[in-house]
Amino acid sequence: MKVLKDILYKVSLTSTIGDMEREVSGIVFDSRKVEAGSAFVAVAGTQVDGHEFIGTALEKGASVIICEKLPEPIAADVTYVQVVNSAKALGIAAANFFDNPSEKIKVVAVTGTNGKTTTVTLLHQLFVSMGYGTGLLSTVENKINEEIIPATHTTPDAVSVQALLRKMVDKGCSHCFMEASSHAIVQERIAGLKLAGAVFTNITHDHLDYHGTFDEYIKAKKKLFDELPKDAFALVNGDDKRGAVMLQNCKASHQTFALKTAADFKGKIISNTLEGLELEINNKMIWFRMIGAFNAYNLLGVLGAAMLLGEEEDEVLRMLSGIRGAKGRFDRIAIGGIIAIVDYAHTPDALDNVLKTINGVRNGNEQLITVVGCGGNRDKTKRPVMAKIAVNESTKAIFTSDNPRFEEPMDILRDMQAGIGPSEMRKTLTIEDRREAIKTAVMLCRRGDIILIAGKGHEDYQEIKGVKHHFDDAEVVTEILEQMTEN
Ligand SMILES: CC(=O)N[C@H]1[C@@H](OP(=O)(O)OP(=O)(O)OC[C@H]2O[C@@H](n3ccc(=O)[nH]c3=O)[C@H](O)[C@@H]2O)O[C@H](CO)[C@@H](O)[C@@H]1O[C@H](C)C(=O)N[C@@H](C)C(=O)N[C@H](CCC(=O)O)C(=O)O
Ligand SMILES: Nc1ncnc2c1ncn2[C@@H]1O[C@H](COP(=O)(O)OP(=O)(O)OP(=O)(O)O)[C@@H](O)[C@H]1O
Ligand SMILES: N[C@H](CCC[C@H](N)C(=O)O)C(=O)O
Ligand SMILES: [Mg+2]
Repeated sequence: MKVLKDILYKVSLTSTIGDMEREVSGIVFDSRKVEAGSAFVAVAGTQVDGHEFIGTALEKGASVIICEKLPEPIAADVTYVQVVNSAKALGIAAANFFDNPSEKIKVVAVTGTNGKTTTVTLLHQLFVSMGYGTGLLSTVENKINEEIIPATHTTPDAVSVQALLRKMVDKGCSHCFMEASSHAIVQERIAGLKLAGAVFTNITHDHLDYHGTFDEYIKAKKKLFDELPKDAFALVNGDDKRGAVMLQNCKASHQTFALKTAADFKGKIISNTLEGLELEINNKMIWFRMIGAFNAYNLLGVLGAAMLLGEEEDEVLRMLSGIRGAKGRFDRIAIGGIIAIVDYAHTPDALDNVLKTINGVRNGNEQLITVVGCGGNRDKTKRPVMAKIAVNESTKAIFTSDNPRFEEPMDILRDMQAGIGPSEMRKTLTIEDRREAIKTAVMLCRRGDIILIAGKGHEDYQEIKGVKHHFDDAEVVTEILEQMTEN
């Protein structure tokens, strides 16, 4: 239980009605989860406005309503707190409710279109192996040291973020590495968080369905850097032209990592093969198990963040060279002379990078067959672009379903096909059923060929009309390859 006025510390209030000294049993932003004594925060969303559920929240026993617009009539024996921004108030109040855990643990947030999960996972593994109690908030999973707490979002909601950080502090963690998605930044899921640093990986085409324009998407990422405190670090990819944009008007210490331009943390690729990467960093040659130039960037971001947190370069490089990447990121499955690569590339840039990485290391005689789809109820403009990239960079591209969600799979596939000219159509196949598409790719293979299965990486489900059916690309391709090799 917490006293209401204490949990509102630093929240911008417009007006209050009722007892501010009353005790609150919890902070809730979903009326369906209200319990007796809860403070219900009404947040306007993309589907509905939480203000519509104030009545339901009261029926379920809420004793405090935090909102932007006061309802009429006002109920007796309820405290109403009118705030400037409910979403922000939710984050700050949740932080206060859980005794501001981010003041007791060094939290580093990573943002960017691609590479967030990889970066935070590497940082988590690195700090655990260096002996620190370390937390992780990521797309794949949340973790407190090695304990796994399933993730539902890339960045959890504001209350869960604070509750998870509280658990990390209570379990002795000194560091937490978290992804900050652009949705989370705009929706204030990280309001109230004191960051030790932020990392910007890159920005390319994605999520225009949500942000509307690329400029708005850039602004969303920049907000993370605009709000950093003076004593934090702001580490950005200096080779991405938006890196400098992130640093404009940023109070935190400005830091860069790069392969091409001068930077605080600079690296050079010496060799790049399907086995790993050799990088030159500060006149030292280091071997890493990660593959592709894009991972060189991720590794430099990790090195920079670790050093800015006070770690020694040599120790960090020694530890990093032994670490594998995150699940579903360039996972290699080699059976019967065929190499299947399962990768979470679900944006044009990621797909292009992964395919170019594979093309950079194959000798040209082998075929590269790409199985790819695009998610339903997500940015439609990336569909033709991803299809075109798959065709340009592969011997054959098989278009299939990703997570169709509430869209008709064939509509999504038609959007993809629209990106392909008539003369390139012969390089493509469209097979709606993902298992069949993977099976066809395997059947088209000869020894030495490579199959890229893109888009779903670690996901172990396929979401169709609100139902998640078990589906795991790695499991499916392994099963099919094993069957084929037996026959
Ligand atoms: C588009 C989006 O980001 N939506 C998120 C948002 O929901 P919303 O704004 O649509 O909420 P809404 O349904 O309109 O409801 C508005 C308010 O009314 C409340 N409500 C609603 C119904 C009710 O009966 N009672 C009630 O109180 C809701 O709790 C909410 O507070 O806020 C919710 C609570 O935090 C999130 O769960 C939800 O994520 C949805 C499920 C989602 O799919 N989000 C994806 C797009 C997302 O966030 N992805 C990013 C990663 C993207 C990337 O970089 O790849 C992520 O961080 O995971
Ligand atoms: N630094 C990078 N630059 C470009 N592409 C990358 C980079 N790192 C990883 N990728 C590609 O993007 C895919 C997704 O990587 P990762 O999961 O690390 O990104 P993310 O930013 O967490 O994505 P999400 O927004 O979905 O959480 C990888 O499977 C790989 O294909
Ligand atoms: N965090 C991303 C994941 C996309 C993964 C892809 N498999 C899809 O379903 O589109 C999103 O919600 O847009
Ligand atoms: Mg991620």
